[in-house]
Amino acid sequence: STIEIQDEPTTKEEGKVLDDENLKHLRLASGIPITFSKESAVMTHIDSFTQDELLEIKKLSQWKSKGISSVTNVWKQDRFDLIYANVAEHKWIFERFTNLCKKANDENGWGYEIFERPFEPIQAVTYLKGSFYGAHVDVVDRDLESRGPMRSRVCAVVLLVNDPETDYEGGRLHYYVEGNDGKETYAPSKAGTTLTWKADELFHGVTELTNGERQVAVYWVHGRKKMQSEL
Ligand SMILES: O=C(O)CCC(=O)C(=O)O
Ligand SMILES: [Fe+2]
Repeated sequence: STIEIQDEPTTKEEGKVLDDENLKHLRLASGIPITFSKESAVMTHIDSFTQDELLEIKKLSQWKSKGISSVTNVWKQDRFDLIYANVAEHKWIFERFTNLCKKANDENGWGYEIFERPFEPIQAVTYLKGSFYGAHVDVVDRDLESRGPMRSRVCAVVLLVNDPETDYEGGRLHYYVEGNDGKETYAPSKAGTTLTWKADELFHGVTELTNGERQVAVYWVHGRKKMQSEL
């Protein structure tokens, strides 16, 4: 099924209160019911970047003032996306992210052929107070159709850049795996943690940010599902 993204900006009011009722509504709004993945569909890498590296990433990104687009729809509100295009300058970050995906792919038997070269920029994203991201899967049919069967997003990468302990409240990344009584699982909330997951499978979201600003780097590694005969 295809997720219909509503590009028209909605008013702030529409997604403001993220209580249980509202959350249910948001899930339904995606048009597809939440499904639960195997736990191996996601891998957490704690302390994947040193403090110095995180500072470097923060410095490069100039997160705050340069938000070039506010992407607003029924699942996400007031995320200011800042897109990096300079692959050469930030090569080490791309490489690190790709390696984390390779590790997750190998250790969890995802069975993808991982492409090393970047196909997308890294997104430096700042969530402001009131922002959230309703449950979704990163790959939709439309992406698959436009890119063809030989390549698609296979591994999603999210790095927590600033410190959840001191810089913001709420804004918890969570996902849906089997064996948690049908509830969401919360990712560790620590700067320097990177999460990698199967981009075409794992439902995940971000709870409402109730205070401060949340900075993450988001990236997708592309690849190809191996044929049955190649496994
Ligand atoms: O902000 C996050 O932690 C997750 C972002 C995300 O899921 C996405 O950009 O698709
Ligand atoms: Fe996502």
